[in-house]
Amino acid sequence: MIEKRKPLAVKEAINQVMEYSVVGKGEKVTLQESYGRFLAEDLIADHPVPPFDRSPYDGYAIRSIDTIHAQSDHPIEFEVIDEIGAGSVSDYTLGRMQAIRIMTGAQMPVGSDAVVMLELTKMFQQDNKSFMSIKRPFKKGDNVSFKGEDTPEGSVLVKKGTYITPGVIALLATFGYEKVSVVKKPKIGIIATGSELLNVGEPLVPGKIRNSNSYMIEAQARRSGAAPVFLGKLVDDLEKCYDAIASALEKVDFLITTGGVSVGDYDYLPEIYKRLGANVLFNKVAMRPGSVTTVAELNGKLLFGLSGNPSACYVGFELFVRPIVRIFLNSNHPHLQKVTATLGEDFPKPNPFTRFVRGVISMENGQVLATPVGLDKSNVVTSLAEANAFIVLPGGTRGYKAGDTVDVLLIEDQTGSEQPWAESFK
Ligand SMILES: Nc1nc2c(c(=O)[nH]1)N[C@H]1C(S)=C(S)[C@@H](COP(=O)(O)OP(=O)(O)OC[C@H]3O[C@@H](n4cnc5c(N)ncnc54)[C@H](O)[C@@H]3O)O[C@H]1N2
Ligand code: MOO
Ligand SMILES: [Mg+2]
Repeated sequence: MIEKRKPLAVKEAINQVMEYSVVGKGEKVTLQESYGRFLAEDLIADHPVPPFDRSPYDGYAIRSIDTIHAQSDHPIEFEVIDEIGAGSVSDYTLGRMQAIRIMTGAQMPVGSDAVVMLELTKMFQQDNKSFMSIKRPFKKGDNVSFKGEDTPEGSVLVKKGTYITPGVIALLATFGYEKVSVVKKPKIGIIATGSELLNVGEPLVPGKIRNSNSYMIEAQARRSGAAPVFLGKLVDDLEKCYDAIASALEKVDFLITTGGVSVGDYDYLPEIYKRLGANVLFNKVAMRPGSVTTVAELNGKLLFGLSGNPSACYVGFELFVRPIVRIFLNSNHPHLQKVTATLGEDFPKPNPFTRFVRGVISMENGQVLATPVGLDKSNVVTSLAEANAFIVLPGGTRGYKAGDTVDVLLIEDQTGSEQPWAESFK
């Protein structure tokens, strides 16, 4: 008699997996290597930005008090005593009715408190001296870019766990980080099971197909921030699979297998978990595709038994493995980001389980439109190429109509969400 499996709600299944999440350690990489990694510590401003009062314009640094009586019919004249470009500091202290010609980015001279743009001045020479005149008054602080106005010293600029974007790189450079403390990528072992599997370079022969899952999962692992380790494809042989999985567990932080988790004669994963003495968290989830997704734990290490069916395998990774990777990387937004969208076409097939339909999102007349792509079947591989989102259609007895408001999970997004998708959100 085949065992009857009890399906778990998606949210409940995710929560159970999250119980076993662990946080990784840090390592130093060069600034250039840090792009796309996750910060291992808060980035604190150890100096103010800008680090000194500076001119935001090409013009003249002046004392505002000297300009009080300037008017269009009564220009005020200043003697120009020095000239500084960005990177230079004037040795002079500005005195009464004196100005220093200053370029954008240069430090404000001692005694000055305002800048007049070049366009508002008139220059002239007299007795071998330089002068300029202005026709309106200026206030203290006019056209000054103040020390610390971008960010004050001591502020937390970026929190640990942040995905390092080009913008974060700019900050790291600003604060002198030649080396950046990032979280070590978790090592994810990947094993593909199935006697039908050919290598990518092999020609097709009757009854066989090429292994696509392990390559797909390797890429998904990279996208999530992990370091995949492909540990081979195995024929459906209990002993061989057991040995491979047992030894793989020693080498990695998490282990993913694809295939062999259902109830077929050659689906050996359930027996392997038993032999390993692993604690199976669940072996059925109320979702489509991926209802056979199984997650087990051995001494705190997670074993993800993803379905052999490509679409199910793909969805299983994003819902269950990605958040575990992101927590390892210190992120507090480990789950897929959710947006609300309008369903682009009818989806008439009702299902008791929640569907994660592969789809594309686009903008139409200012609205986010989510349209399913390809065949919505667990064993389909082609729809995955186009998909940039999962359209979530909660289980029930009715289908969905174009124009319905639906939740959509963004699979190419790096921002993420604090919470996993859950029915109760609606
Ligand atoms: N009697 C039942 N049969 C099935 C059930 C069930 O509940 N009762 N569940 C079905 C569902 S749902 C799914 S999903 C699949 C899951 O199967 P397995 O995870 O055991 O995977 P396999 O049997 O090994 O393979 C399934 C399918 O996927 C292809 N495959 C496997 N590995 C790869 C790979 N690396 N690259 C590309 N394609 C792969 C394989 O050839 C099969 O076609 O079970 C249903 N059956
Ligand atoms: O695990 Mo299956 O993917 O529901 O078709
Ligand atoms: Mg099977």
